[in-house]
Amino acid sequence: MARILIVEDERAIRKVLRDILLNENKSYQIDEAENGQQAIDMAGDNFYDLLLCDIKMPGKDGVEVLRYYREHSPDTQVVMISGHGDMDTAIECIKAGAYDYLSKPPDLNRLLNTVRNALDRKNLIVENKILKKKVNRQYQMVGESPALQVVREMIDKIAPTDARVLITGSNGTGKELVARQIHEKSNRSSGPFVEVNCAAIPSELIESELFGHKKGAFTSAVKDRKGKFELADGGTLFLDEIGDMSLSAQAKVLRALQENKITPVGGDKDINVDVRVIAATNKNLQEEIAKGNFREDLYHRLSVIIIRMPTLAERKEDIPLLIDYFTRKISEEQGLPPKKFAPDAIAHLQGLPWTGNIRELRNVVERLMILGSNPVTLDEARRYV
Ligand SMILES: Nc1ncnc2c1ncn2[C@@H]1O[C@H](COP(=O)(O)OP(=O)(O)OP(=O)(O)O)[C@@H](O)[C@H]1O
Repeated sequence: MARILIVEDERAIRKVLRDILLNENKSYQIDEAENGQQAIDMAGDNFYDLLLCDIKMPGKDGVEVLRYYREHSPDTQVVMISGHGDMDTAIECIKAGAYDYLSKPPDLNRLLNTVRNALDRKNLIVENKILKKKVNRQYQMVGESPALQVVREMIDKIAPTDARVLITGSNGTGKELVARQIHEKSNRSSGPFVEVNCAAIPSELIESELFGHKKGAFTSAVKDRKGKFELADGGTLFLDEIGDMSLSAQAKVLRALQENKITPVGGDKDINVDVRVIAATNKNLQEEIAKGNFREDLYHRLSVIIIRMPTLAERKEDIPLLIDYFTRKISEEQGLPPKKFAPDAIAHLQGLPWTGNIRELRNVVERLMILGSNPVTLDEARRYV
């Protein structure tokens, strides 16, 4: 059910527009305003899906109404209605954020098409927002401990910059989560976030994976393929497990970082890329450098900013919050009944070593939600962990 506001000082035109729209779709909820001030008074926070707004009106005109709605009800689509002589203003209105304009008297087909398209657009915007919220919720970082607070503050400071970041820490401490948050909070957030797990790709394939290849570069290269650097253009490239990358691939990555250019395998032309690189590792790279497994020059290129992820054992005070978060999330995702944990069961879990960190805690919560009673008891927490 779409909500439409017709803003027009001539009663006859309001009636024509209303009749046409209702004839098209009886479920449209249509309100009318006879001047600009009234339209502004009627604006709720994205209450209307669409405004059909006359440009010339006594008192506050359509341009002022448009400005007000852009600022206070930004999802509402505004279609201007222009009479003779205000064509230039109509075009200005498009630049100022109006969806489209219609000339008076409006052509029936054009009016209906414009209304349909504007309403589709409004729906898309809303769907997009919901999706974004869902994604953000998926990558929520839970915890109030001082150790996590330090990480949060770092993220807020570095996200808006293009500085390269190296995230270190044991498995399951949330390194990928941090990389995603940096991307989401950066001005590259509308660009892609591309992840490469350097440990999972065989060393002979990593160059083609990162830089792409040209058809015929090797036996299985049957067509040109873009690499991850190119796919991440305008966004963020997350090189996970960078400590497991072969030395020859490291040399190529170094060049890409130095020159912001890559060459596909089997190609002879460089491609410019605009990519922010975030790397993560659970290895001690200083030790890897000493052993000759990691290039020191690459380390310095990657580690402009270093974020060290605390282990879960270093932030045990977050465990109750994490348990609560995971129970709600798992019950939502898997349709399991929501469960509480008895205080002594939580205290017991807080005392465990958690070598697998947050990933391990999540698994344990899931296991106890399936196997335990409600609330999960101390005995069950002992038995199943
Ligand atoms: N602070 C947190 N709040 C909520 N969930 C978290 C938090 N930290 C990590 N997680 C969750 O724990 C799991 C492991 O996190 P993530 O994959 O980011 O860790 P990682 O350090 O990159 O692990 P690995 O080194 O094994 O790749 C994920 O499901 C992630 O969503």
